[in-house]
Amino acid sequence: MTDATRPLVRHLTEEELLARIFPLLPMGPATLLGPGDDAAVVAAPDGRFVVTTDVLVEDRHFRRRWSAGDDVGARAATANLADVAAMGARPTSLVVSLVVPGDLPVDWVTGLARGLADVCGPVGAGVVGGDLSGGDAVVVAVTAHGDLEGREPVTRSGARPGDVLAYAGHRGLSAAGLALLDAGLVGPEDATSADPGADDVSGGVGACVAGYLRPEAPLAAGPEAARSGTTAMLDVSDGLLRDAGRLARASGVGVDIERDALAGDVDRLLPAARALGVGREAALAWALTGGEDHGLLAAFPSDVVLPEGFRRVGRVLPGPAGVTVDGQEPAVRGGWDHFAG
Ligand SMILES: Nc1ncnc2c1ncn2[C@@H]1O[C@H](COP(=O)(O)OP(=O)(O)OP(=O)(O)O)[C@@H](O)[C@H]1O
Ligand SMILES: Cc1ncc(C[n+]2csc(CCOP(=O)(O)O)c2C)c(N)n1
Ligand SMILES: [Mg+2]
Ligand SMILES: [Mg+2]
Ligand SMILES: [Mg+2]
Repeated sequence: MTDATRPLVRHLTEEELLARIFPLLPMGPATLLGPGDDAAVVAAPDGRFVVTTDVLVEDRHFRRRWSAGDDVGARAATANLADVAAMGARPTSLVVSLVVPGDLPVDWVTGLARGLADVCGPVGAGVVGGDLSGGDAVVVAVTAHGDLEGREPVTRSGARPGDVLAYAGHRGLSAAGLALLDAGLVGPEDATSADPGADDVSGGVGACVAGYLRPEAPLAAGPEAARSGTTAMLDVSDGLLRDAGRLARASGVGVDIERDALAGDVDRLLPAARALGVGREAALAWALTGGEDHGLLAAFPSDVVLPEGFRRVGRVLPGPAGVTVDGQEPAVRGGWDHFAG
């Protein structure tokens, strides 16, 4: 094969690239659940634990002119702890590898450590080590571990036709906040922790900016869902439709999202839409395809009372695997893919 005909990463989707990597990876005897879910499950002499990793890259996941060190630390922790929660596990410990350019202010790095502590401290997870290197851009790579507390891991593959599909967390706040920052309509100083439901336009916009800079993941809802008998779960990092598609494929089921179930989310995004001069359809697109809110999407048998934090957003149907909105092919496409989109 000549260089001109060698396929490039940008010619593949993330899933296609992973499908080429997975068969080459060794699985040791301690591998109870290998790659493909939100976290792996590894046997330990006295039990088992979950482990997952996610990286944040400057100008791909954050911009330094928007995100302070503490915002990036908090986000890096949240992105990883949401994957632990999505397995139904309680986070126990993280290690954090940092690539930083030499001209980065030291207080940006200490801020990052504070941001990690802001998220990990309250849930009792320790940051127990890491690594440092230099490089041209800031890269924050986190590995997180979690305790299943004796429960079975919740995978993406157990959803059954007839299950109710439920979601815990915000929808579209991060995407709306990114759009506002990108358009230069707001700056990071406009972030507020105000209730995103506030009618006040600035309050609504500020909540979106905060939702982008520091998404709040419903970490306790993961173990709670596991205790309630969820059949499948994942955290939504790349968009509701895209990640629902992953649950659908892993479980071999169809998933139907009910548009009305997202009406409250869309209302919350209207101030941002108005500021950007776009309408309700654009707000609905953020709710359906926006990434990085790190909420939890889970399937529950229909007789289960949804645990605190979860609300119904749809239902699980017999295969073929795929996602519909109110029974129709979604009008909006997308969700995040690092390569082919
Ligand atoms: N380079 C890699 N080598 C081995 N496994 C990988 C690699 N990259 C991803 N995986 C595995 O592929 C699966 C999907 O990864 P992905 O990063 O999409 O999941 P996620 O972390 O839940 O989502 P996101 O990164 O969007 O937050 C996971 O099980 C992950 O461990
Ligand atoms: C500056 C800037 N531009 C774009 C985005 C949007 N974005 C980047 S990665 C991603 C999906 C989750 O990432 P991963 O799959 O790596 O966990 C999304 C929605 C951003 N956050 N910052
Ligand atoms: Mg995940
Ligand atoms: Mg990942
Ligand atoms: Mg992703």
